[in-house]
Amino acid sequence: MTTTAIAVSGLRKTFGDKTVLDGIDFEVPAGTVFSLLGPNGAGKTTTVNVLTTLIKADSGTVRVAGNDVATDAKSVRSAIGVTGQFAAVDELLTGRENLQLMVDLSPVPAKDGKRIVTDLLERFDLVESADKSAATYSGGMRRKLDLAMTLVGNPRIIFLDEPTTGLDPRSRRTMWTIIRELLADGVTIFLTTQYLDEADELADRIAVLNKGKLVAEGTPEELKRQIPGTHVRFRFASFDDLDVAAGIMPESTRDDDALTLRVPSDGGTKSVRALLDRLDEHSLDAEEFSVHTPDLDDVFLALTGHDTAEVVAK
Ligand SMILES: Nc1ncnc2c1ncn2[C@@H]1O[C@H](COP(=O)(O)OP(=O)(O)OP(=O)(O)O)[C@@H](O)[C@H]1O
Repeated sequence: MTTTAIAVSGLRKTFGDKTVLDGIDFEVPAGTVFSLLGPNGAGKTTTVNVLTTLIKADSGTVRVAGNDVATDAKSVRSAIGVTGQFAAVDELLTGRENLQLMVDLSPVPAKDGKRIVTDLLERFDLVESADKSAATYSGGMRRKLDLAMTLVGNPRIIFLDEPTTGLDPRSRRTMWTIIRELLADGVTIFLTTQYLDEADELADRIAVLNKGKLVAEGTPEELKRQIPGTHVRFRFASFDDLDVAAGIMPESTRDDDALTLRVPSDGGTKSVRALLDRLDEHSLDAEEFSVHTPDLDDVFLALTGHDTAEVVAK
């Protein structure tokens, strides 16, 4: 049976006269990863703050783990874990002490505390540095410790606000592995990120926030299908060659300045060969050709590079 971990309906939030969230709706099924994408200042952190009871919405309803954030914030808080952009790690304490502090603050029975701390240090590969002060940790280690601290109370829903911003590629991958392990344990993950590849890699569903509205929502594949598809791009040596090529490929779009031609195609070897044969029949040679598959970057640009109203109207 699928249950809903997070249900948001008509969520609005303004700061002064600035409307940050202008009526957004979405649902997150339990045990899935939902990623909220959006440019800087789009309102991602504001959404996380409302969902995690840190700030109150102006209107709309938000239920997390079946509880209303406005009327039952306490139950919501006991069901969730939050790892923010500004880590909760206390730099003056060691990794072990930071984790123990979380145990002391949580309703976890004291007798289980030591085991939980040891388990988390092992799981996050922090045993060797466990007794060093967190100030000496690298960015990646600090993020891992922050996430480990979040897991002390065994939350079923975890909010990760830009968990890998500023991390090197290797630490990002380690974080992704940890996130996948959490998912395998049945945890629901709400992830905000600026990295489209991260959302592509991890998310079951993605919502794109722009100017206070959700301008798209779907699986990564669904979002990619929304924008012009795969195509082959040819670059020619001269305007004349481009002109002839455009004539024999009427389905193409040309860029006279770049001397390129963009031809819709599934990008498979058969169809690319057929296109090259067509050029060959007219004794035309392309200087260069490449197959281009839309990725989430293209989706993001297409959706947020325009005014929201325009995108929605399409
Ligand atoms: N407490 C506040 N008071 C006034 N304005 C605020 C407050 N919090 C956020 N804002 C404004 O709301 C807008 C959305 O901010 P938010 O932090 O939610 O965006 P974001 O999508 O998380 O951006 P980023 O990717 O930069 O973290 C911004 O214009 C911000 O300046």
